[in-house]
Amino acid sequence: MKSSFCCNCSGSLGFGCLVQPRLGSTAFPPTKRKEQTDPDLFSTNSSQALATARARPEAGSLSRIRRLSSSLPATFRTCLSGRRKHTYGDGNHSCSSLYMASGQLSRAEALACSGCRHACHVMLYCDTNTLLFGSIPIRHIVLPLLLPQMQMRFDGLLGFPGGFVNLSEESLEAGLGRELLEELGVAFQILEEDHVDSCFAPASSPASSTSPRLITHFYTKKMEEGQIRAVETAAVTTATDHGQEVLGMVRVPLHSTKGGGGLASFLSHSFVGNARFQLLHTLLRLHLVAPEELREALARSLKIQARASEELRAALARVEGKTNLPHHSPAHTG
Ligand SMILES: O=c1[nH]cnc2c1ncn2[C@H]1C[C@H](O)[C@@H](COP(=O)(O)OP(=O)(O)O)O1
Repeated sequence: MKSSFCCNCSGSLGFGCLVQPRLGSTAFPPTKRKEQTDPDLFSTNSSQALATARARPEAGSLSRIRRLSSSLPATFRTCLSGRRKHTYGDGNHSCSSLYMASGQLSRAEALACSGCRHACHVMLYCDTNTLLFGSIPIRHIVLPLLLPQMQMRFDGLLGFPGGFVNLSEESLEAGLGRELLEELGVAFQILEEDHVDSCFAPASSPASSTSPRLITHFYTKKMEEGQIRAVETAAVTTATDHGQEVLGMVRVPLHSTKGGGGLASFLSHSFVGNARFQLLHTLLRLHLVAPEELREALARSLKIQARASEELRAALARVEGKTNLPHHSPAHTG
């Protein structure tokens, strides 16, 4: 049976997606990044950013400062020496934690790692004043909504659009543009200034079990609401990867519902590699969600996951019970 999954407004996965009309392919020119960030604090030069963070702590979050303080140089030395046996990527040495991302590299350091594989992904987003459920005043939903985009991948995990880049043939940004055309059906020009960070992928990343090590480069691109809507349409019509590598685009719900849905439910799903941390970090960095809101959403998310674990255990027990039934044994079928 073919089923169509989508992410509903409470952030949970459910059935019943809209079918979008067919449109021609679209091309989006580069945009200058104008984000509410401190340019020094988010410099691609880690030591400069750390110095700024220490000198002006009010300019950035404590987590950012802690993150920058972690053991970057040792990690770089290990990588740049080209040794195959390494310790990063084990959870403590990859960008898999907001507070302990010692696997973070500057763009230049990442590019200097000739033995590494590289993958680039982007978060597209826009502001919107659209009300959830049209005109119905739902007081417990935080508005305005913002619409960051992610996608449901072929492996059932949530991730950002993008993919592997071959640096011997293309730049990071050209490779990302190529991947976006395949996955979204839209020609984008991603610029170096859209680059946010580069990290060693966690050991749990699909491509990390094999050498060489994977570095993931993350970008953000702010668009107009109409452009995002056009991307959503092209992604299910002109994109060659639709239904294959990409099962559908999803909007990230940034609101919270009274029952604890919205962002909390969304965050409790399964993400590829360090995509969840890329999302969390970006939501804070761009001030799309207040730190306190994010803390609450994460705490709720943990409760949702605990409930889901119980449900899965119960489902597994039921399925295991059923598979022992005689009519499932080949000897009794036919
Ligand atoms: O969204 C992501 N954030 C961080 N890392 C990611 C994300 N999506 C994938 N990955 C990692 C894990 C994958 O093995 C590699 C390559 O990405 P992918 O999109 O699967 O590459 P292709 O489309 O197959 O080129 O990056």
